Amino acid sequence: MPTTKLFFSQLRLLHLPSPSSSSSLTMKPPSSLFLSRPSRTFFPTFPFKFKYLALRNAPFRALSTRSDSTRRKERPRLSSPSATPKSLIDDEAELSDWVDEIRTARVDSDFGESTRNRRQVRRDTNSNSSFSRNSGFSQRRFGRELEKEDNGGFRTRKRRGVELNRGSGGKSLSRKPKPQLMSDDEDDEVVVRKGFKGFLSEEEEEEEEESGESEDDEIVRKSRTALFGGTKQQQQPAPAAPRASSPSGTDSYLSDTRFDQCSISPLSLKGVKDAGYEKMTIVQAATLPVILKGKDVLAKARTGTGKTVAFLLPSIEVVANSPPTERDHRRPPIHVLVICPTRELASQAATEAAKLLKYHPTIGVQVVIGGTRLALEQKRMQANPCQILVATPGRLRDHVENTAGFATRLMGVKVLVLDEADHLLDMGFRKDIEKIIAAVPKQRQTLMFSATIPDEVRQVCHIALRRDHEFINTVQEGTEETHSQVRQAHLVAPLDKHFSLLYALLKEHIADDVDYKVLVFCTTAMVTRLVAELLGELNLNVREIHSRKPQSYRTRVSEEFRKSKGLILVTSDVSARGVDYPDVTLVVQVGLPADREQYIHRLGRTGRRGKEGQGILLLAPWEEFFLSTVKDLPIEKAPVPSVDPDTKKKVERALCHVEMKNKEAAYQAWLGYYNSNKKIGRDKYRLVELANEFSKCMMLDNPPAIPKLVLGKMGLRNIPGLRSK
Ligand SMILES: Nc1ncnc2c1ncn2[C@@H]1O[C@H](COP(=O)(O)OP(=O)(O)OP(=O)(O)O)[C@@H](O)[C@H]1O
Repeated sequence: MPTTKLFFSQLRLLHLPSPSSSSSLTMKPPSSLFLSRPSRTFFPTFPFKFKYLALRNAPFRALSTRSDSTRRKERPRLSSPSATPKSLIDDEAELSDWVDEIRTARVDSDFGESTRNRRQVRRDTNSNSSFSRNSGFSQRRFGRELEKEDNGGFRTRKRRGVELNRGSGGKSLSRKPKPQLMSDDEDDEVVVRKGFKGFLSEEEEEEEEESGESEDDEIVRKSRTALFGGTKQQQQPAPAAPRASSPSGTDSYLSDTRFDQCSISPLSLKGVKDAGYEKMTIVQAATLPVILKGKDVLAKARTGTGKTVAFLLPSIEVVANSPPTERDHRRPPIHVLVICPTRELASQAATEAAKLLKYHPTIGVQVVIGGTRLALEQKRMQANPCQILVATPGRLRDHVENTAGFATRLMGVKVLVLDEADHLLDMGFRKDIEKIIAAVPKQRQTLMFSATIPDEVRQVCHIALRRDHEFINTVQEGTEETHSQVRQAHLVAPLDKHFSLLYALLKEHIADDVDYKVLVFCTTAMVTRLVAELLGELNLNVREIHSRKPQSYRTRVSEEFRKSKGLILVTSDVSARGVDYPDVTLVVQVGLPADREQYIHRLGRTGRRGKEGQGILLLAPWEEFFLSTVKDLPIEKAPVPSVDPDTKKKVERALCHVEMKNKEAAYQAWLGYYNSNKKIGRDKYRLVELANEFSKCMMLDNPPAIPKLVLGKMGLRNIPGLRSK
């Protein structure tokens, strides 16, 4: 039996939905929206249960009903081209190379400084912006100072049950907030501000973005500590939640309530209908009535369950119901401001809004994101003013500082939405969010949504939310934060087997599912590039996406993957949160996820809208400690299959063809990433041993040399085993 068959045949990846426990749901629908019993939307026992049971006893080929020719595909197949509306940023995306050119053209070693200078120039041209009057931050430098402090280890968070609490307020944390490993997930604008930019060349700066975590973590922790020192948060009894459609009560994403049963405008209803939505999802049904009442809401719901519509629809209603005001045509007010952590997510939210606005001819939505020309966005906003703006934090700040009249427009904000709220309130984004909050009126409604809301975030949400906000948690107490129809497995294997195992797993999956659509998450952008190149060398149909790619490329690849089947997307954490790729069949996470939340969000790219999916976490033995942070999740331990010698040889040959500069960059990024992990990075000698093991895995005889400056900033000078240049 081939190795990979052995692996899967031994896998007991069965996770059945929990028995129904709807009686324990404690959230109460605010109206009569959830009276009838929901219908089932997926099978309580999954077809793959039988498949994998069968695989244990039968050779794979015997089970396959497809011919070899149908299994192998060279090109992705497009699903219905009309299914995905045109991205709102297509036109700008083509110009984003401009940003990249500026970056790559610079050969001096002061990238960070010149970035700041560039910004400063723009600021200076607009030094009297009303934003500086509002918040006073436009003249300030956003770079962070480097500080040294021990942060402790990874965070572990306990699960939260169903809650709907009124009231907030600060609360001193009983435990120390812990840092995250910083990989490649944020808006590039944020990435640029991390760490030791002023010292590095462009190439080095890329690596620093991935490796300069510890300093940032410390700064973040400090800011957290300052923010957490508040008063105790009030917990109040929780009303009941809407019932899930499935008898299992845990995973169905649809409620029984139709959109036409609630009080939204006929024009919005038409848009909803055209989008193909009839029933509200659980989170939509739970939050819509509360938001329509004008309350602030902090909402938690599993990945892929329609949170975007949940905040967009009531926000559109706010605009639709706003009395026509005396409009300043030069500076029309922005009524709804949606903040998303990544460009892909912002574009996606704007696209969703455009769908819902189809029959609202007088309401417009626009998106402003990094990686595109500011001037072009300025022109577009001037030519076509909108009431709903979706933005990434860094670019929003740029507009506030540099776009005439923009700050005044923000003073019209009635609804502020923080999508992926926990991420936006975490580390890299916190300061920006505070400044954005200072730039919008105090009298507003604020909505915060995420699939994960750690306790730390609950404690600091008062920086955005009113004290009487409602916390709506649709994840039922005692159930997992992940979907039960997504089978999860972890595989702990020596590092030198990882590339071969990854290849074998992918081959297995491709052979098994003719409609395969796979996301492979890697720890950093440069490791992503390496893995993508390797898998390409192995003739797999692969694309890559990470923050070091120009925005035009990112947009193109993202759209392609959205529409395709028969494709593998190797990605950094830019795809970890929110991105809605339909029908992803498998998510592989290679190496340590940044934290528990990131594991959940990455996994959440599959199993969306109640669909089935698989997730595999591939760890080295010394990364196994991560499992303790997710031990409440149904992640099965998979036996390590032996890789057959032919596969091993093939992978080694392919590795020899991977470009040396990509290996060098991956090595440095790898070292930086694990150095920022307090558990692994604590013992520098061991860390270097591991990094050099990784170097060997890439078929390098000697570990690549690293610039002295970078080593210094990583605190790795004079550690035996490292080569410097
Ligand atoms: N009422 C509905 N009925 C059917 N499908 C819906 C409904 N609302 C949203 N969807 C679809 O569900 C999918 C997932 O929605 P969305 O991306 O908003 O999920 P999410 O909860 O924000 O996920 P994540 O936590 O990963 O960000 C989208 O394809 C969206 O079009």
